[in-house]
Amino acid sequence: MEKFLVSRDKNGLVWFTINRPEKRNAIDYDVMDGLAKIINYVEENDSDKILIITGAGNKAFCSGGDLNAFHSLLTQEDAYKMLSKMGGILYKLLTLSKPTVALLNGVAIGGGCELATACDYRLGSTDGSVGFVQGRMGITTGWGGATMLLEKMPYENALQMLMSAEVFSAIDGYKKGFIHKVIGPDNLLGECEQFISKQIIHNINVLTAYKNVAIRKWQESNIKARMFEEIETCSHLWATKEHHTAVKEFLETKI
Ligand SMILES: CC[C@@H](C(=O)O)C(=O)SCCNC(=O)CCNC(=O)[C@H](O)C(C)(C)COP(=O)(O)OP(=O)(O)OC[C@H]1O[C@@H](n2cnc3c(N)ncnc32)[C@H](O)[C@@H]1OP(=O)(O)O
Repeated sequence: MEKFLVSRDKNGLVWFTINRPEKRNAIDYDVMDGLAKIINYVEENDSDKILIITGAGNKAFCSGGDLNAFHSLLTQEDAYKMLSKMGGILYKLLTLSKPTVALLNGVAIGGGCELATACDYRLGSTDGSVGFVQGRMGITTGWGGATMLLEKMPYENALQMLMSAEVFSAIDGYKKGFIHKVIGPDNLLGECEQFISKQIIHNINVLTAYKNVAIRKWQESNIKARMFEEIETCSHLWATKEHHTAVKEFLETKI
C-alpha cells in the first residue's frame, strides 16, 4: 500500500493524503519525502493553486512522528538529523507561495499538529481532536511547530496548548483559534472544497501576492533560524531518559 496519495483536479486543487490509517497516519521518512516532493511540485507548477493535506480514514489526520521508526534514534545528533529534515520540510510548507489547507479528518497529535500549523488554514472534523502532546513525552515540538504556532495564534492560547500538552476537542481547538472551521464528518471533502471556493479566490497572482506578504514578514523575523533553534532544543531533550522511557511505554502498551 502506498504510504501517501496525491491527486489533482482541474481547478488547481492538489490533495496530499497520508495513507497509513493503521498507524494513525504517522510520519516516517517515506511520508516526509513524499511531502517534500509535492511541496516543491506545487511551488513550481503554475496550474497548481492550493495544496490540501489530509489523512486517510476517519480516525486520524496524523499521529506525529512514527514512534516505531524513530525510537532507535537515541542520541542528540541522530534525533537532530530526523527533526531538522522534517523541520526543513515544514518551513518549505509554511513559505509555499500558494495557500495550504490542513483538513483534519480525525485526531491531530504531536507532530500532526505541527504539520497542521504549517498550513494556512485548518479545517477540523467535529469528531476530531488536537493536541501538542510532546510535553508528555519529555520533549518539545521538534519540527518547528511552536515557533509557527506562536506566529499564528493568540499568545495565551498557543502557550496553553503547548504547555498543557492537553488534547482538545475540535470545537475547543476552534474556540482557541487553532481551527478555522469545524465541519461535520459526513462530507468532509465536499465541505472543504466549499470552504475553499468561498474563502479563497482562484486567481493565482492574487493568492501568491498575499502569501508573499506573510512570507516576507516571517523571513524578516528570521523564522527559519528560530525554527531550527527550537529543533536543536528538542534534539537535546530527545536524548534524555525521560523521553526514551515515555516512547518505550507507548510502544510496549501496544504490544
Ligand atoms: C517525532 C516527532 C515529534 C514532534 O516533533 O512533534 C512527535 O510527533 S512526538 C508525538 C508522537 N505521537 C504520539 O505520541 C501519538 C501516539 N499515538 C496516540 O496517542 C494514539 O495512537 C492516537 C493517535 C491518539 C490514536 O489512538 P487510537 O485511535 O486509540 O489508536 P491506537 O493508539 O490503538 O493506535 C493504532 C495503531 O497506530 C499505531 N500508532 C499510533 N500513533 C503512532 C505513532 N505516532 N507512531 C507509530 N505508530 C503509531 C499504534 O501503535 C497502533 O498500532 P498497532 O498496535 O500495531 O495496531
